[in-house]
Amino acid sequence: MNTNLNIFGLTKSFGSQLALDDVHMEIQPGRIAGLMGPNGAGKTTILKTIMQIVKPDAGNIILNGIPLNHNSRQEIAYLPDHNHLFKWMRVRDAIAYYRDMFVDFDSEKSKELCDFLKIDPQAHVRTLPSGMLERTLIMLTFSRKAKLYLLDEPIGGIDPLARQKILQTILSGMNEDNSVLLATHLVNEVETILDDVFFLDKGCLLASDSAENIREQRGKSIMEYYLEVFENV
Ligand SMILES: Nc1ncnc2c1ncn2[C@@H]1O[C@H](COP(=O)(O)OP(=O)(O)OP(=O)(O)O)[C@@H](O)[C@H]1O
Repeated sequence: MNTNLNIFGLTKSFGSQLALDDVHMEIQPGRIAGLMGPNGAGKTTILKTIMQIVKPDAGNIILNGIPLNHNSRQEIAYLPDHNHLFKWMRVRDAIAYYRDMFVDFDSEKSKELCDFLKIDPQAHVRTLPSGMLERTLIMLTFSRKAKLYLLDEPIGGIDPLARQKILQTILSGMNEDNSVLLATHLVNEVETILDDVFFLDKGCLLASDSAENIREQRGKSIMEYYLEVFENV
């Protein structure tokens, strides 16, 4: 079977701090994978390495069968864990900025998502409450027809309604060719949408499995399996 993303032996240190230690991962098309672990586990470093923001010390990343190169970013929609939009922007300016930046940006989709997520394009980015800002960032991300979506804590610190809307947006953006890697430590909140999980701690991959296996073979919820794995660390 084709894979969207293959990661082999990814290793990264920041000075004496080992952030990633020989991490191997594989994500198939059409799947939503959760990258989970406590603060400092290395989740953001993996996403930044895939985005080529961080240069690994060792390892390879293959996207749709091709090693990462300077064109790869055009196939990846990245939602960082902080607001990267300029404060002076209105939402409509952010939409225009994304349309100019990314050839895969679909303006019709952005309109649909603004309606679905109840986003006002006239609103000023600097005045958006956190739930509305997160909705706006997810709207921009999923208005792109990317092959891979990298989401860093897309539901951190927001209300249940916004969270639900964001999870629905992620699900509705899926097709048989793309995949999602979602980094979070909010295991309970995302478990219903996940197809696969990767558990990371102190830069090491502790366990990985499909949600189906965890439920049917192990007889556990993802949260129960997470607690079992991390209790033994
Ligand atoms: N630019 C950097 N300089 C120095 N150390 C860094 C840098 N980026 C990450 N680290 C360190 O690498 C380790 C992994 O950090 P990372 O941000 O990837 O973890 P995380 O799982 O995303 O954590 P969180 O859930 O808190 O965002 C941590 O020990 C962190 O302090």
